[in-house]
Amino acid sequence: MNLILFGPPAAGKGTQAKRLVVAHNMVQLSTGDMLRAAIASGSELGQKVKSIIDTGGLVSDDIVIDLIKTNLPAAEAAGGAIFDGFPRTVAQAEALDAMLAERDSTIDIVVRLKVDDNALVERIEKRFAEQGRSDDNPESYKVRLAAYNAQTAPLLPYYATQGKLVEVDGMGSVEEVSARIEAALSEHVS
Ligand SMILES: Nc1ncnc2c1ncn2[C@@H]1O[C@H](COP(=O)(O)OP(=O)(O)O)[C@@H](O)[C@H]1O
Repeated sequence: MNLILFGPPAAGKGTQAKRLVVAHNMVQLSTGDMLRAAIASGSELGQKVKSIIDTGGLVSDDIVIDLIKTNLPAAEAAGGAIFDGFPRTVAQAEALDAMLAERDSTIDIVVRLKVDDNALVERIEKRFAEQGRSDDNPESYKVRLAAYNAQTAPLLPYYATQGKLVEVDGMGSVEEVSARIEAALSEHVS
């Protein structure tokens, strides 16, 4: 099974991805985590993307597509990929479809986590206070939300047309959301 966790920044994708990893023996492919690891390592890639990420912009499609291409085979070999924070643009979604097709594989389900705007702001403020992630400050978050609305939300009709989009209420506790995702998977993925 290959699954996309879809939703605005701070919707809970990373948290739910980690629970799915445990429950289904899948591998989380988070481009955000990969990029942060590159920054932490001080690599050339990390130096290139740091200021873009800190200010809330999107890294170029080529960079994130490459990261996914490198990590996809191991994820599929292990039982499937959970895409978290990727794809974020239509170009990324098309590249993902092409690279899966080349492997005779496909996306099985796109789970959209729906969270109220007010709750998103509360979550991001809490995470900033607790973790101090450099792109969780209010200015960068505004840019990230704008990027989501302008470039990522158009993927909803892209996956709806393919019949793969399932909406899940992302409000409430981690456990409640997790239970809803599991119910959606049982219903929609054979
Ligand atoms: N698929 C992607 N395309 C472009 N930029 C990305 C992508 N994934 C991550 N990034 C960069 O990394 C930042 C953090 O991403 P992520 O950890 O997924 O944050 P969140 O889930 O809170 O939105 C993004 O704001 C963006 O700068």
